[in-house]
Amino acid sequence: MTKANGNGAVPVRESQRRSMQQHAEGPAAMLAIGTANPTGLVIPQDQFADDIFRMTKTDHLTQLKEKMKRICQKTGIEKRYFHVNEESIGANPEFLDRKLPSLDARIDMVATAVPKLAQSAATKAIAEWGRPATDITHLVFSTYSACQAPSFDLQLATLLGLRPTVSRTILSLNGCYGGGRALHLAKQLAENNHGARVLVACAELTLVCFGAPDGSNLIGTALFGDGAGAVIVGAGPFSEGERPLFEMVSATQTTIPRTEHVLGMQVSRAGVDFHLGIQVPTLIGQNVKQCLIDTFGTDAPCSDWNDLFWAVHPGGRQILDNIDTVLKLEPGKLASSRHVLREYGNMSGATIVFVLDELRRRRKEAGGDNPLLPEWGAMLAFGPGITIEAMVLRAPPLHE
Ligand SMILES: CCCCCCCCCCCCCCCCCC(=O)SCCNC(=O)CCNC(=O)[C@H](O)C(C)(C)COP(=O)(O)OP(=O)(O)OC[C@H]1O[C@@H](n2cnc3c(N)ncnc32)[C@H](O)[C@@H]1OP(=O)(O)O
Repeated sequence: MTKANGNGAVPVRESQRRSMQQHAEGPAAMLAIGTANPTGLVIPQDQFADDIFRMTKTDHLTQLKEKMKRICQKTGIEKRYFHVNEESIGANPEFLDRKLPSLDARIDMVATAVPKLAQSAATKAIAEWGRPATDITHLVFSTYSACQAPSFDLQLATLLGLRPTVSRTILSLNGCYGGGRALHLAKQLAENNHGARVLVACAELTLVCFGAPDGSNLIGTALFGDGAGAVIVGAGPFSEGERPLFEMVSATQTTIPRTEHVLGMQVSRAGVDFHLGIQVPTLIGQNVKQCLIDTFGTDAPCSDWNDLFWAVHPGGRQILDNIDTVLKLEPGKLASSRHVLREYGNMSGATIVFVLDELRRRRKEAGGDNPLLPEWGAMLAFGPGITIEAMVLRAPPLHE
């Protein structure tokens, strides 16, 4: 028990003191970013309908193929990267028939491919960070491919040579908000553990969802691609050489009520089934402003959202268009998101890391200290729930 001392003050318990010292100085920040894509197969979007119907032996479904062509033209995507290729599809004919069990074969393939892709992205982030991988204290791994334990987080820790004491968390099936959720969690871990350095890794392979085109999967098949992103997150004090790219000032998670049925994923004997409701872009457009007001609080720049820089998950072209409209954004405000959508498609949870990487590249090109560049920004990611992860960002001037 702790007793009052002579002058009436209550001494702090040793455990309390330790816990108080555990808090970091200032908000967490992203310190380095890395991305990677599989090198096996790159499909230009204007060729995608022909390729996918040929590869899945469904060329006879002419109406469906025409619809796929119409959708592909409207996606704002130019190309996508995939781990699967004609050979691996040919070797696993059960992938093309949802009535046949194929989960085991898919799990076998992602078991090595997902951690390897995450390793490529993480190695780049660690190299940019400049400190040894053994200085990483926490790992948060997000993916929709995890169906095993121990899982990809342990495999990645081993591949990177992290310490056995690294504190691991795996986030599964968070879909497109997985990257936002992992960054939000990393912020809380870094701010509440003095000296913590958190590796966020997101790796997504469509292999677990992939199937022959049918009436229910056309939109997903036209939009999604494979990729991995990694971010090192830490809070002050910063060591020499560490430089905050984006401070993570505040964050919220919002679930749009009664939308559970609109967007979802489910593990089945035939892999991971997914459902993307036609209302998704409208629902996100209707709810995004309130969500931002809640995240910014009294600092919300309600009069003009153009005062901010933007890192928005490009879930689909229509989602970006609706956000542009409701927030009255000037052309170019979502340029980093549209660039990533164009070059890679929707890589689910990993996509937001690509957007952040592109954003910092563009800001650097424009001259990091350019006073015309907004200092404050917003990050948004959406996924099943419908869940919206939002974060207020600050890009510190280079000389700070
Ligand atoms: C080797 C290759 C391997 C490939 C593998 C690929 C595997 C897939 C893997 C999937 C992974 C799934 C992960 C799921 C994760 C959760 C997703 C998220 O969290 S978050 C975010 C998820 N992202 C989204 O939710 C996508 C947001 N949507 C969009 O951005 C746009 O709607 C658009 C770009 C798709 C079309 O542009 P838009 O201006 O709307 O153009 P139009 O109005 O002209 O429509 C064209 C045609 O499309 C129709 N149609 C439209 N929507 C739907 C639908 N949902 N439903 C059905 N149909 C739909 C529409 O009726 C029309 O048909 P028709 O009259 O011609 O017959």
